[in-house]
Amino acid sequence: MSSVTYEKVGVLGAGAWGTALAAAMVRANRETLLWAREEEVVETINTHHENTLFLKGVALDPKLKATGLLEDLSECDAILMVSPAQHLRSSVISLKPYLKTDCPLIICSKGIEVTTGKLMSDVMAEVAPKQPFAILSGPTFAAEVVRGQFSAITLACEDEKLGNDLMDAIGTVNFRPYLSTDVIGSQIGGAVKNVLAIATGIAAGLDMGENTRAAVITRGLAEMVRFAASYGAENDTLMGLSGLGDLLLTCSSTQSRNMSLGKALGEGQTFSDYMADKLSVAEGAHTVKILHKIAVDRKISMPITEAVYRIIVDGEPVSDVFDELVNRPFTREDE
Ligand SMILES: NC(=O)C1=CN([C@@H]2O[C@H](COP(=O)(O)OP(=O)(O)OC[C@H]3O[C@@H](n4cnc5c(N)ncnc54)[C@H](O)[C@@H]3O)[C@@H](O)[C@H]2O)C=CC1
Ligand SMILES: O=C(CO)COP(=O)(O)O
Repeated sequence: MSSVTYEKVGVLGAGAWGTALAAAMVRANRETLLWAREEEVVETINTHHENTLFLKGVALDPKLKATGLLEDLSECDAILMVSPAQHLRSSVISLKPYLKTDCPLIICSKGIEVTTGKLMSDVMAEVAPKQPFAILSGPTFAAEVVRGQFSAITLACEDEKLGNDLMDAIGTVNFRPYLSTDVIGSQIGGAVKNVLAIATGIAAGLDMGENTRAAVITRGLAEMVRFAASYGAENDTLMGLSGLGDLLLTCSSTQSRNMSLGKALGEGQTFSDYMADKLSVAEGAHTVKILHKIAVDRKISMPITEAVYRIIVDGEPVSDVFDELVNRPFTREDE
């Protein structure tokens, strides 16, 4: 069977990640068009080859073009969807009238829809049930991908032939996709790790040390695995790039917006003060609202997630919540 080439690629959403992915698509020799919500972003990319709002100071390839018109994406052979998770639904609905029926959407948002508890694949099934789609997720800070530094990433697609064609279209030596068919598992890692990165950041802000960070990552991984199992996800997926890989990255660096948010909370700032002047999204602060609820409904033990929920949603003092977290009764490691 001949493979499809996907020459023209669109990217919807020109935050840090959408911009970095668009740069990666240009490097993969795709004819790339980046759709931005903000006029300033369209303008500065097209005239100065820089995204001054979301990736300031990084020179973009002049071949990368931006637009503010969704209809300009109508000729695309594949489109990467890079809006924040809470806006994926409205983005797909707005784009739908301009989509070719066989144009695959590659979902790059990491999170769970707060109002419905749905994964991004469930949102797709509801709003564009006939559109082919894949999930792209893994340990990839935008600032490194945009500079062309080596990164590996999971591309998950139920249709293996489509997944292979998409890998060939978007992959390069320094942007290396690995194929998976576990669409569910590959979304859960990316959504849950953002909440755990907030927890790791809080521990760092409280000056709890490196042993604590390793403990939060490892016990957090146990929460992620239990949560994923309740969706029938494959354990190997959680041990791969989109699970453990992204958890390690995001919990290891203040390049992470989620970890930075946690660190600020640990150092005593309030959530609203910290977020007040931020344009960028800290997905974990949204996801935690619904993640905790689903965990309670499904009776899944997720104490670190619960701690983040109590701090961000209930506004409880960080030190009280973390004291309680570490003072729980001793238990088995496999529980
Ligand atoms: N930045 C990164 O390194 C990575 C980000 N991601 C994921 O990509 C997704 C997008 O994140 P970033 O590009 O980093 O965003 P960002 O934080 O850099 O920028 C915010 C984005 O939100 C958009 N936005 C704001 N209000 C909106 C609305 N009402 N409707 C639709 N869009 C709206 C802005 O246009 C902008 O694209 C998130 O789910 C994130 O978890 C995934 C991998 C890496
Ligand atoms: O998802 C990411 C890296 O893989 C980016 O993490 P933050 O959203 O916390 O910056």
